[in-house]
Amino acid sequence: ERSTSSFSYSSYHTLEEIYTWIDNFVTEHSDIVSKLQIGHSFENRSILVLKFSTGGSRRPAIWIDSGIHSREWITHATGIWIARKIVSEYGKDRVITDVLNAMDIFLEIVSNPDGFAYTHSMNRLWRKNKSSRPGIFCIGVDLNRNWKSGFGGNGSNNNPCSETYHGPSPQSEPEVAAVVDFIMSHGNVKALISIHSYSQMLMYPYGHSLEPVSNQEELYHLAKDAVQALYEVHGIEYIYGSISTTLYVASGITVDWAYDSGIKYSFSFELRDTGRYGFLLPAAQIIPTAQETWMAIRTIMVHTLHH
Ligand SMILES: O=C(NO)N[C@H](Cc1ccccc1)C(=O)O
Ligand SMILES: [Zn+2]
Repeated sequence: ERSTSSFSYSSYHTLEEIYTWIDNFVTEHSDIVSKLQIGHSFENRSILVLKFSTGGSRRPAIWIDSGIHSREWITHATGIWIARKIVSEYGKDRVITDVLNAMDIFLEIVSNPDGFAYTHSMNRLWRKNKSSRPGIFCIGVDLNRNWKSGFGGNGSNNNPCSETYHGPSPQSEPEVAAVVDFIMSHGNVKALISIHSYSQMLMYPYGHSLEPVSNQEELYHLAKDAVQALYEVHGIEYIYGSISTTLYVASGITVDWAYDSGIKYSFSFELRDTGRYGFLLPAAQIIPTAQETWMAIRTIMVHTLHH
């Protein structure tokens, strides 16, 4: 009796339940999945990454993270569902089998564990991490503003009480530093997908400036194809484009750092919905959201494999 078979993929879970699921999932799929600890959060929780690999050493890789903003619970739930989908599709779906026979996939489901625990205990709508510093009486840094590329620019705030506080310096936050260190030491990450909610958008760099990235045409058409694949599942419509032109200017964000670090296929998702429920998306929408998001991610993966 697989203990993950008692896990409800159509429910939201606590940090402890997710970390227990991770251990059981790795045990049950040890032929293809392993658990890495890439660091510790400010409050000293483990930062965990699932590695999906069918062999080789330091193969080209795809990085996926969810939960960098702790209130966006649909993103952790989607990450968990995607983990199970990857292992169930390997050997069945030609695309995923080809991807995993040539590349590794890294999946960081809870990228902000302190904030996530806090959304369960004290404040459901908490966004930032939980770092504190002497003499500063507001808590937390926006982990989507703490990256080096464009750090401190427009669309980030140097007020510690702001929801988009960028922190004292780039990668000042352990949750960001751990990912930077991991990806830089790996040195062969070809695509990065950072999952947020909500607004139903698929975006690519830059956020910190209006200038188009060098492969803008390619990213535009890939986003178009990914959004079409998503739409065909449940008829959900996404908009797509560069962050600064589609949404607003935002500086120090994950995908800008990834792109400037050489990861030419960097995307940020904003999952369901468009505001009716927002961050409080009903659990009944977890699986439909994950199913459609998977088809978009699969499109990005296969493009990365072939380019
Ligand atoms: O917070 C969210 N969504 O949860 N997104 C907005 C916009 C965004 C999304 C993706 C990348 C950069 C910027 C943010 O201010 O961070
Ligand atoms: Zn977010």
